[in-house]
This record gives sequence, structure tokens and C-alpha cells, in this order.
Amino acid sequence: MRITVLAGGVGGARFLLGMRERLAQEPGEHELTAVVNTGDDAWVAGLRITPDLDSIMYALAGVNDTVRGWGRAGESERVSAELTAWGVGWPWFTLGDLDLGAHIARTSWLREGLPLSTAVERLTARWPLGARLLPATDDEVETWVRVADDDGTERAIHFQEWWVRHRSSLPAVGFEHRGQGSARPAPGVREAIADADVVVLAPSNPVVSVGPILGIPGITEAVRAASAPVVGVSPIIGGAVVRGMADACLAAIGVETSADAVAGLYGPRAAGGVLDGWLVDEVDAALTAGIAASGMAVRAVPLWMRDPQTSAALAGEVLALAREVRQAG
Ligand SMILES: O=c1nc2n(C[C@H](O)[C@H](O)[C@H](O)CO)c3cc(O)ccc3cc-2c(=O)[nH]1
Repeated sequence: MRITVLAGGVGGARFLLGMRERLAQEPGEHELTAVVNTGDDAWVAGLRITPDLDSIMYALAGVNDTVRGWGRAGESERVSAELTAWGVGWPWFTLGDLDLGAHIARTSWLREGLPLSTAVERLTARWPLGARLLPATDDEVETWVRVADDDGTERAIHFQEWWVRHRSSLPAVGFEHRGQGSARPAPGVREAIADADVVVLAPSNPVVSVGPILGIPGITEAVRAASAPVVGVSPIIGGAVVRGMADACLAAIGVETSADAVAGLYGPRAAGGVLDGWLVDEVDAALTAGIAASGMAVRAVPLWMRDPQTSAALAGEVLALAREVRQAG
């Protein structure tokens, strides 16, 4: 079976760990591909930082910091302290020493003229990840957040400044995905979607993780044209975010923080959207009738990914819903 997952950072990583585990229990050969958001990427201290790709790579490699939720386990921060002393980089954005190794390697390959997808291939070759990671695009696409100051003037700041420095406390009035209009899907992305047996939208932020992937010209078209069922997992449980700042992002684009509103944002494939199926948590079971009426298959199942077992069970529910969609079609 070939599974292609559109994914952001931590939610994407947990889901991919579960899918890898679940596929190991299924007979036969399987290919797991993640098409990963690059909108969080930034230039810091002359280095190209790719947080979502790295979160997923480190988690699948088993070298991630599970407490902090980003970066490497057993990390030290000596270099970052030096950079701060020299006033280089963002003092509120800590680059761990081990993590810096990846940033230096990536940036040196980019400076040689290699595309990001090749840098990702080289970085991920270090560990047996059990999944292929593809950046959504090799082109530089960055999410910037439009915030309103007290006097009402608007300005745009990099997504990392809004999230890490201000902890999303500055009211966002919109998002710019800079570079997106002229970006192209990275090599292999369209094929991974077209050749998949199941396409999955991971329970990642719909506005700043999955949205920027679907916004690369050609990717939404590829998902809509896929012969495989497209199944999404709600990142919202009981009207609240599981982690991160999706609530603030959804509010900024005028969408309610609820499992059915996010389903509506993606939309049913039958009506111009991308979804054939949608999983909500059991606490949101009352929403299923409305979502089904909008034209997609929907199930209420446990969505909390607490450990590899619950993540694998969720991945199993995705495969089961995809099977139902395929049989119904
Ligand atoms: O809260 C933080 N998140 C940090 N993150 C996490 C990350 O910025 C965000 O949580 C994600 O981009 C949102 O998905 C880093 C990620 C990297 O790949 C590299 C460095 C950092 C540094 C920080 C940091 O200093 N503080």
C-alpha cells in the first residue's frame, strides 16, 4: 500500500509514527511518503531552518526532544549563546548545537545550488525512517503574519516571530504565504499524490501547515485529481486545539475552532474541495450528521495520539475510512 500524508510539524510527526507502526502490522509491502510544510522555514544567522521537516525527521529517527516538542534530545545551546552575544540571529529562537549540524549541512548544500529536496534526501538518509520525506516545494515559501498594532496600523512579521517570540499573543489579522504564487511542487510530490492508495491530511494546523502545502500551485489540483480516497483527521477536538495555535490562526481567517468548520474549510471533493472522508473525535460525534450532509464520509473515533499505540490505532481508522470510501465509490 502507498500512503501519502500532507503534514506539518508535531501533529504530522505523531501521525506518521502511528502510520509507520500500523503499516508494519499490515501484510505486504508499503510505502509511506510525507509531503511536508515549508511555510515555517526561515533564514536565521545565515542558515536555512526547516522546522516541520526537522520535527518529522527527528521524530521518525527517534532522536527528537519529546518534552520540548522540537529539536534534538540531549541538546546543548552553546553556539546559540555565542550568536546571541554577537547579536546574530533571533535571540528568542534557540538553535541547539546538534540541530545546528543539520542547518549547516542543509545550508551548505543549498549554497552549492542543490534543491531543498536533495538536502532533505541527504539528511534523512542518515536514519532508517521508514518513510520518505518530501518538502512541499523546493522554492522558498514563508508564512508571514499580519498583525495589528494598538494604534491600528498593520505590519507583517515572520510566522516564527509571531509564534515563538510573541506566543501568538499579537492578534493576527491575516497570513501571507510569501513566494507561494510562483512556487512549484518539489520533485516527486505530484507523483506521490497521484500514485497513492490513500492520501491523508494529517491532524496539523489547517491554516499554517496543511494550508500552505495545498496552496502551492498544482498540489490542490493533484489531490483533487487523485484516484485514491482523501481522508483527513481533525486537529480540533471538542472545540479546542490539541496543541499549537490553530485556534488563533482559524480566528484570523474567520473560521470557527471546531471539527466541522475545519472540514468545511477543506471542503468535500464532490463540491470543489479536497476531502472524501473526515475523522472527528468521539466527543464531537454530534457533528457527524452535519459533516456527512456536506458530502463526505465521517466517523467519530478516538483522536488523541498519546503514544505509539493510540497513534497507530488512529492510523488504522484512517485506513478503514479510506477503504469504506473506496468501496462506496
Ligand atoms: O518555542 C520555540 N520553538 C522553537 N522551534 C519550534 C518551531 O519554531 C515551531 O514550534 C514550529 O515552527 C511550529 O510548528 C524551533 C524549531 C527549529 O526547527 C529550530 C529552532 C527552534 C527554536 C524554537 C525556540 O527557540 N522556541
